[in-house]
Amino acid sequence: MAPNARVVRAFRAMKVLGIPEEKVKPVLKDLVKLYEKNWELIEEENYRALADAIFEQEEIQAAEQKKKRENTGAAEQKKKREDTDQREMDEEAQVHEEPERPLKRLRLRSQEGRVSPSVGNSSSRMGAASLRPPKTEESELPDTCPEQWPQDMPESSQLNAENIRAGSHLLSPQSLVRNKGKLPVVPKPLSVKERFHSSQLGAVDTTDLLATSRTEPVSISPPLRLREIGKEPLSPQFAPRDERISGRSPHAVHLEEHNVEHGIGVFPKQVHNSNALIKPKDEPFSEDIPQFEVPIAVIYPDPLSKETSSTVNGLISEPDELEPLASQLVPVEDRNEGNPASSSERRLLENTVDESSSNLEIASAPSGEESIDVMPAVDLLNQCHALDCSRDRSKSFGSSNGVNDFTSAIKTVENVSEIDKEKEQNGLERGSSQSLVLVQQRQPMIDGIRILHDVKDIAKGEERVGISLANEVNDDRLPSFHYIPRNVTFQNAQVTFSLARIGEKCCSTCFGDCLSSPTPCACAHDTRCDFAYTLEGLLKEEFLEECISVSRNPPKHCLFHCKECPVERLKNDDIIEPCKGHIRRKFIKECWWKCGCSKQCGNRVVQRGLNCNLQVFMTPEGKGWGLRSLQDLPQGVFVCEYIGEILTNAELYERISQSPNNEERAHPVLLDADWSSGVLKDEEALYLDATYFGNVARFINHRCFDPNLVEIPVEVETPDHHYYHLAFFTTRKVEALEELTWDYGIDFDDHDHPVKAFKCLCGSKFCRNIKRSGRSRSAANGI
Ligand SMILES: C[S@@+](CC[C@H](N)C(=O)[O-])C[C@H]1O[C@@H](n2cnc3c(N)ncnc32)[C@H](O)[C@@H]1O
Repeated sequence: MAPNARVVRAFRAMKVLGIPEEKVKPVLKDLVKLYEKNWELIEEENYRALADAIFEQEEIQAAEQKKKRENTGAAEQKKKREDTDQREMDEEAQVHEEPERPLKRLRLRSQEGRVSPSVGNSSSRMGAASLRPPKTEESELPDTCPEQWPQDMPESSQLNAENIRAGSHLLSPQSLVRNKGKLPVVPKPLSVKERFHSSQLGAVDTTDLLATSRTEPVSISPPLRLREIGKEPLSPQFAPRDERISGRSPHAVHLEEHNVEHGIGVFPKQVHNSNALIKPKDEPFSEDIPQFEVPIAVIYPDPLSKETSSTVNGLISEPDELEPLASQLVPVEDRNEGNPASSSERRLLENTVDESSSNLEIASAPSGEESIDVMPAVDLLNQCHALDCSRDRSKSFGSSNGVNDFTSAIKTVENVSEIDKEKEQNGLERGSSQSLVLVQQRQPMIDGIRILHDVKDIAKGEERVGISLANEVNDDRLPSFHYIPRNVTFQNAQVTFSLARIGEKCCSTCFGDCLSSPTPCACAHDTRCDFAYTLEGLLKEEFLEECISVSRNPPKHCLFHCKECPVERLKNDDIIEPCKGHIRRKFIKECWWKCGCSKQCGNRVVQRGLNCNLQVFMTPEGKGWGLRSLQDLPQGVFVCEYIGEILTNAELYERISQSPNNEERAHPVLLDADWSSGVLKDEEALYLDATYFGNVARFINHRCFDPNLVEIPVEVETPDHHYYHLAFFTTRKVEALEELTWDYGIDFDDHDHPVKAFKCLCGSKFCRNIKRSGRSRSAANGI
């Protein structure tokens, strides 16, 4: 009988670590049994569970031998015992002298955040909660070195560097189970949501430390947490808002009472071991190791420009249905005898309020709602300015080494009244000029996880620049969602990056900064052998115009029609409707780790992440939250990427069909920019959904005509065009405080579409949601 390929791969992976087959075999057998043949769990993270189990087995055996020796020792001479001790000490010393041993390295890593499964032994040890290293550590990390990559790892077994980088973002099922309590291990692949929940539950970042230092830890019973995770449905669902607010478990009430009693609102997570924040000295699995399983923007921001996380992280996980508190900016009433302050009367109260009070403190009260901490009443722009004070502005826009630096092209808002005047003169809409205070409000939750958003930075330090929040219109709160800076697969999406596949198109011969090279590298092939970016890091005008034109007027360009459209395939089981067509878009291919160029290469823009001063604000027209820039932006600048969960077509449909009708959704984006490569399997027809996990782009509203942003597909890791990054660039110069918008490409007349269209309030002259004669609609489409 031919050997099982998975077994062979496991042997091979262990061989790389120097573990012979004989040792692997019995442990693997046990593990397969223990995991009920769930190979994914065994293969996860380069067979980490297996390696850990082997190592543990070794330890158990060694301990048993030692015990035997000790038992016989009673009958032996004292001298003999001394000899044994000496020998043991020597052995131990020898082990410590071998920091390079692969197994030891794995072991250290597992000690940091996980404990191996106990194979053939019920005494599994508890590990420290997986911890996120403090941001300061992160900023000290060296650049990625392609030479250090594992070259021959099987796809399914590659190490997930993001796990390691974040220290906790994606916990393995083993670690989750182990970290949450001494419960029987019931291996079950974690959904993205579970993983994130678990990471939030188990993660301890600087915020946690702050929280623990000022509050009494509330221990949350592990079984409860595990039970919740176990019963979580495949597709995350929201309860309707009202239900979410009123539906509270007795446990929640208990916890809340506990906190009220203790005067706290911050729920420290697991009892954690602060030692775990210290990285083992010889820890080789640093942030530099590429991650392959989760499609993230892989080049982290320049260490120099990386910010430390905000004083109080706005995201707090809570396993119970406690009513959370959200921090938001709401209009100050009665500050001016009941009247909102006019722009001329705007008062800047920074001087009158102690600076320290701007640190968000969270508390709860029996009423569940309480004004906690008053932030200096600030003008929005001043708030932005204050936000920026601690940051080096010169590092915003462009890389820290000066490459792509177009700071000079941007007029940063410094003077509020100047901007106000300007806007008034231009007749441009601007937010009301009320003074603002920061209060705590009730906030809905996602499946028992409460999420607080820090008004000073809703990205909770995950981006290079903070993203503030302002509401000058009403007292609505920000929807509950997890801020993530990079895409993450929900479950079945096929987005694994194998080095072999990437190798074909990557340019290993390029060097330094590809943009300054006389001959464009292979990455420029997608853009007709000319890079899409200028030396200043902006999009070249010609390329930008083409992209705008494709977006605005698809019929003029080639629409691609699938033979069997995955989107239509799901709509109806019996008859598959013909494909409605997909816009074949222009792609940008950025250089990446596998290229020969440097991290500072100018053909790496989107992967460096967000760099503009953005603010989420409440739109006055009734569109809900929106996004605006707090500074003038030039044409062709990268603003942000659309980040969310990567779902297959089927997963999205299932999610939508199971979600309540009144649920507020972020607009899901279909990654169909190049479906011309043949019939797509469902795992290749992908969507980005930012409803539960997303970044700032989830707040960008739709505009039917002449939006100031255009979405452009950007390939970073894979060349296959099934999965790509969706990046927003400015279509023209954007003024500070102007709302950022893009055209969702909605067909307002498609009533079969699973995502129901909203009533458009874009206000554009050519709004597609307004019934008009065929002639004027053609005019709107530019036909
Ligand atoms: C991606 S979200 C944008 C952020 C959203 N406004 C919010 O408050 O979270 C998409 C949703 O925003 C609203 N929206 C976006 N553009 C709109 C427009 N032009 N008119 C009315 N509502 C709009 C719709 O409810 C839509 O489903």
